[in-house]
Amino acid sequence: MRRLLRSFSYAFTGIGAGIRTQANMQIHVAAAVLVNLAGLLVHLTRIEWIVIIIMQAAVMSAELVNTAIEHVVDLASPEKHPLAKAAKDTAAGAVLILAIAAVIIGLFVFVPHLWP
Ligand SMILES: Nc1ncnc2c1ncn2[C@@H]1O[C@H](COP(=O)(O)OP(=O)(O)OP(=O)(O)O)[C@@H](O)[C@H]1O
Repeated sequence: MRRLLRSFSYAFTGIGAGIRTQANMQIHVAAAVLVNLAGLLVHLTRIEWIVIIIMQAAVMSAELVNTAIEHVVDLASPEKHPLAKAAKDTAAGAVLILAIAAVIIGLFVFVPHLWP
């Protein structure tokens, strides 16, 4: 049980560090707060909340994995290397794909509430 709590605490430390140090993560968190407030205002349905929460979690999780990859690349290759660039750019691309999908899904969910 204590080991489980300790691993939760490490995970929360990672989330906190991601929010404190990564500007993109701060943008994702701010966007999530605004979207959730808007969701309360327009009374999203249960299924709409499920979709919105999945997308928020996916984007923020991808951002944290991207940050982890950046850290590992900086550790393994502090000097410039084409593979280090490829790893960082590929990880950033994964976040971008999810962020674009989140915006499109957000439009599908919110537009009918705003202009029925
Ligand atoms: N070791 C490296 N070798 C070659 N290119 C690199 C290397 N490190 C970073 N780059 C290139 O520079 C870009 C910016 O790198 P940086 O480490 O600042 O990451 P970032 O994507 O800007 O993330 P953050 O600003 O959150 O740290 C990378 O996306 C990559 O294209």
